[in-house]
Amino acid sequence: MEQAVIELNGLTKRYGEFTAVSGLNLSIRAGEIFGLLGPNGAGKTTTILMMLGLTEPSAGTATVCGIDATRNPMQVKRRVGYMPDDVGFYEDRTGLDNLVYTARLNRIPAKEARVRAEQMLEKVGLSEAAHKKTGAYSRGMRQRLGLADVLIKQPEVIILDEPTLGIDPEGVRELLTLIRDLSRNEGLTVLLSSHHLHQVQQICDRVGLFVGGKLIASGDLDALSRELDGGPTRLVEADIRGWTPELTDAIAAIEHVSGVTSGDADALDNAAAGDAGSVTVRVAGTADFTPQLASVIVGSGAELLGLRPMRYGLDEIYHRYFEGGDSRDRVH
Ligand SMILES: Nc1ncnc2c1ncn2[C@@H]1O[C@H](COP(=O)(O)OP(=O)(O)OP(=O)(O)O)[C@@H](O)[C@H]1O
Repeated sequence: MEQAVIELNGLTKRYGEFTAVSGLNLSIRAGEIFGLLGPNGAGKTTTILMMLGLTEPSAGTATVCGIDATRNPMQVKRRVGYMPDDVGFYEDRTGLDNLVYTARLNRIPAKEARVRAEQMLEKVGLSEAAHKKTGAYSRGMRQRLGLADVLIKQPEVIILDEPTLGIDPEGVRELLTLIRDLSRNEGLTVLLSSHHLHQVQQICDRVGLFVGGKLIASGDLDALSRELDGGPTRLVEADIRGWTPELTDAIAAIEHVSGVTSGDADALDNAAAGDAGSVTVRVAGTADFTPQLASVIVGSGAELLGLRPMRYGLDEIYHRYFEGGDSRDRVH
């Protein structure tokens, strides 16, 4: 069993009558990139603030690197780098000066502070902008400097609140790649809050779906997919020439198959009318049914042109959990 670096037990935060975070249990392992995903107001920031000891829980505990964050916030602060969604810098000072200043605040001796600051700038790809005032940095550059700023004290854990907010797509890609490489190369544990599904999907080992102050599901993409209550866990697309409505019935009767759909009603109508074109059907089920599917299609006398396993994306999972079933049939 790998060691848990972040351990939340029954973590709860109430503001008067309102419960912002409710009975949160979560364990994040060393070296893991965990995405806290949820819509605005879900309680992500409140949870992060409790992990850092910056706000006191109403109930439960937040333990980070084995330290109780509420009782020993200063000790946690030494080992955890926190990047808020809007990092503040001294605008009239250079990127390098800002980093040296942070290093000095963290009691790093002057000479070493300068060396480390330069190393960090190199790491986040800002060496060329080292002597530029941060007031002239772009949003993407500021976020990269923010990352350098949390890394300079060599934390074991970094917590990033909406790190990609307001950055253009290329900047997002670069920043996410940087975060992933840092975690992989240096064994950093990363907790990342976001409501951008695709971004989280790109780099996180596991994701927690957070809504209304509750963690309603967590796991890797496959685990979340399996957790979809009553939902299919396997999805296969088949391209068929010579489809008939009877074939759909036969497919639906295969063991473990829970649904057969096609996005193209016209193609189905044409095929039913004897057209030689192909149709694509999407078959969902609760366990592997692919060999039987192939055999039923071929056995019906139709031609099987292609068979592709599909995967539920985080987008679909998110929509199913948060926004109801209207996107249930969408696949990547
Ligand atoms: N100091 C406070 N007093 C009262 N309510 C608060 C306070 N701080 C946060 N809340 C409420 O708690 C809920 C959770 O807020 P939080 O900022 O943690 O959400 P979030 O998931 O981080 O959202 P966002 O993505 O918008 O940052 C919100 O409804 C918010 O209004």
